[in-house]
Amino acid sequence: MSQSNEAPRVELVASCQLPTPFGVFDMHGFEEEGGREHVALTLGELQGEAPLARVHSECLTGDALFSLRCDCGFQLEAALEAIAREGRGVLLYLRQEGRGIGLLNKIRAYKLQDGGADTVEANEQLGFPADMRDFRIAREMLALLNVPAVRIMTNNPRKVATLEQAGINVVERVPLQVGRNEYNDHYLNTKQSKLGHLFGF
Ligand SMILES: Nc1nc2c(ncn2[C@@H]2O[C@H](COP(=O)(O)OP(=O)(O)OP(=O)(O)O)[C@@H](O)[C@H]2O)c(=O)[nH]1
Repeated sequence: MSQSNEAPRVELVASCQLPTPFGVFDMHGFEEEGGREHVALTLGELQGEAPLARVHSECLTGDALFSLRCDCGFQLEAALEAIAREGRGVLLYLRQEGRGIGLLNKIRAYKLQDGGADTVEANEQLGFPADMRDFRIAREMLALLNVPAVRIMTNNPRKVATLEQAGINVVERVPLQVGRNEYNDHYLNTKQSKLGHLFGF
């Protein structure tokens, strides 16, 4: 996961309500210097005891198009359900598609995976590192939302370390193990063996 030297500048531009099947969230729109747009969904009181949080990287295929190649859409749904169950929490939806390589390169990577490469090899064959995401934007967004500490829903301990390096106070990692199926089994196994994810399912 990449971290360049300067923290990206981000502005909270507008907020509104977002009714969902899980509950009525507040949606906050952010603009990063350079024009990239991100959103956060929040529910309930976010100060005091650290709330549940999900720092979710964009996956158009999984989040919106029902792809079974990954676990992203299932995690997004489970994260919102968990936040709604607790009555408080925050979801940051970061526009770093394809672990930062972008949608079209992710489609190229999927084509290579159709030919036998795993998710890491495919990125490398395209000339990218396995994971190009930069999570410092998450710190800026949490600061603008006045969220001082979080319980992060993820199966990726390296992501926790990267968020902590970025200055986020992570008081707990909460596993988010959902959505294994016949199409993403190999992908999840590669995440476990090469990217350090922890799965108990
Ligand atoms: N390059 C690439 N990106 C992928 C692939 N499958 C999913 N993604 C992207 O991976 C990102 C999600 O990363 P994950 O590794 O699933 O999750 P994580 O954030 O590291 O860990 P969790 O918090 O446990 O989900 C999203 O940006 C997806 O678009 C793939 O095969 N190749």
